[in-house]
This record gives sequence, C-alpha cells and structure tokens, in this order.
Amino acid sequence: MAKLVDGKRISQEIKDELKAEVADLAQQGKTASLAVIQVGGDPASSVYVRNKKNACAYIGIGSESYELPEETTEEELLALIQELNQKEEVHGILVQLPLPAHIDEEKVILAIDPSKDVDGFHPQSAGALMIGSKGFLPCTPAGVIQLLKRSGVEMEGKNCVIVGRSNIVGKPMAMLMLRENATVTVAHSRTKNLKELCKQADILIVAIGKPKFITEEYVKEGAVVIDVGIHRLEGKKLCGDVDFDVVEPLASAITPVPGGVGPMTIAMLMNNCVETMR
Ligand SMILES: Nc1nc(=O)c2c([nH]1)NC[C@@H]1CN(c3ccc(C(=O)N[C@@H](CCC(=O)O)C(=O)O)cc3)C=[N+]21
Ligand SMILES: [Mg+2]
Repeated sequence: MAKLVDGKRISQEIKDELKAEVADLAQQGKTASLAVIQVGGDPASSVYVRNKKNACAYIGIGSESYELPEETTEEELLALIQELNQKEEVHGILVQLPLPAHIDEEKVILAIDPSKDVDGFHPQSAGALMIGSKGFLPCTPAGVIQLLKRSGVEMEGKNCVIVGRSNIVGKPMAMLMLRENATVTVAHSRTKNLKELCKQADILIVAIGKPKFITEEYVKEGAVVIDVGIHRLEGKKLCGDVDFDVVEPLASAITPVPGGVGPMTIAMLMNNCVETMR
C-alpha cells in the first residue's frame, strides 16, 4: 500500500516553523504585511483569499485585502498596484488569478515590483529561477519540493516526468527538479505515447487540469505520484488530476486531494512573505 504524503500535516509544520521565526524577527523590530487583490467575486477565489489571510494571521504577519468589482478597469488595477509598490508597509503583493477577461494578466504581473512578487510570477522571478539566482520561487512548485524533501523522497538522478507545462506549475517545477539533480521530462497534452512515458517515471508530477486523468496505466509500480490538480465535482467533492483509488495501490507514495499540494501552496506563500523580513 502506498504511503500517503500528508500535505496538510507538512504545511502545518512549515507554518509553525514560520510562526516561530516571525516572532523572533519581530523582536528585532521587523514586520511583514501581504496585500491581496481580488477582482470579481468568484467563490473559489474568495475561499483561497480567505485561506491566505488566515495563514497570515496564524504566522503573525499583517494582511490587507482589496476586493474590487468585476467591472474594475485594467488602468484602475494597475494604479492600485503602483500605489502598493510605493507603500512601505506592504511587503508582498498578490493578485488572485484568474482575472476577468478584459484585463491583461501579463501586464498586471509585470506591474508588480519584483521585490514584492511573493507569487513568484513576475518575469524577473521566473528568469532568476531559470539561471539559479536569487528571487521568489512560485509557491506550488516550491511546495512540491518541500513535500518530497520532508517525506524523504530521494530526487538525485531519479527519472521525473512532469505532465503539464504552465508558467505557474509545469515549467518552474522542471527548473526546481533540475536543481535537485533529477532527470526531468516535461510532457503535455500533445505528447505522443504519454502512458508509456509516464510509466518510466520514478517521480510523476501531474498538473494538466483534467479530473482523474492519470490511471493505473500511467504509473510504474513503486513510483512517487504528486497530484497538483484540484477539481470540484458535483456534490462539492474535490478530486485531482490523478484517479487516486486506482493509482494508490501501485504507488510507493502519493498525495491526496484535498490535503496534498493545495495547503503547501499557502505555506510556501507564507515562506515568501517571511523572506521579505529575513
Ligand atoms: N495569484 C495567485 N496565486 C495563487 O497561488 C493562486 C491563484 N492566484 N489562483 C488560484 C490558485 C489555486 N491556489 C490554491 C491554493 C490553496 C489550495 C488549497 O488549500 N486547497 C485545499 C482545499 C481547499 C478547498 O477546500 O477548496 C486542499 O487541496 O487541501 C488550493 C489552490 C492558489 N492559486
Ligand atoms: Mg498543458
């Protein structure tokens, strides 16, 4: 039977470490505060925004939220970001994605001061990751690395297949696994012989955004399976990109959804906020 990789427990462990560190840094007069911007009232986004604010309160950093109406113009949003860039009491800026269709996400991300880019989405942060220089790491892939490390999964020399090539998960995930000296393959929706390729993976990381897409035919016996997907099924039940019930018996370790990668994303966001104080 597969060992469950408990993201809920590990994220709690990280938040507790950060809480202690923040208390220490506070004694030296250091503080941090996160500004969260949400445009429109998407209920899923509201849940995530609330979780982020709760996490800030838990570890002892400030947060302020800007809930803007759906009709907000790109100019108005850019003006708010400029204001927060200038504001000394704000150390991190997060613009909840996705944004309404009339706003250019790329422009918005580019407007954030890279020194406050706690999501790690700015091109300067992405470039720094690529060449191995200092910058904020994107929270979800950084969370996956922490899950693997804290579960004792050896990465060096291992065959890692990443399914998905997005700018916020697949691509930065590949860079981080390379840093850990894994041998990395990035697969995606157009990859030929995807099943055969995935079956070679010692570590399979899935972020394709298709519910229960990965079945037992994609997984080698003993593989470590990390599921980045999150989907709300009818009846509000959550599931990932991996069909957990059929893959779990094959895997040596596997993340559940919920309780896997999701909570780690928030823990690593908190780590990036604390990084502004260090
Ligand atoms: N600028 C920006 N930064 C983000 O980091 C960002 C974003 N936009 N837009 C949306 C996605 C999604 N995301 C998640 C965070 C936590 C959970 C999480 O905590 N999930 C829980 C379940 C939560 C639930 O019940 O829905 C779990 O998997 O156990 C999931 C997803 C951050 N995102
Ligand atoms: Mg893709």
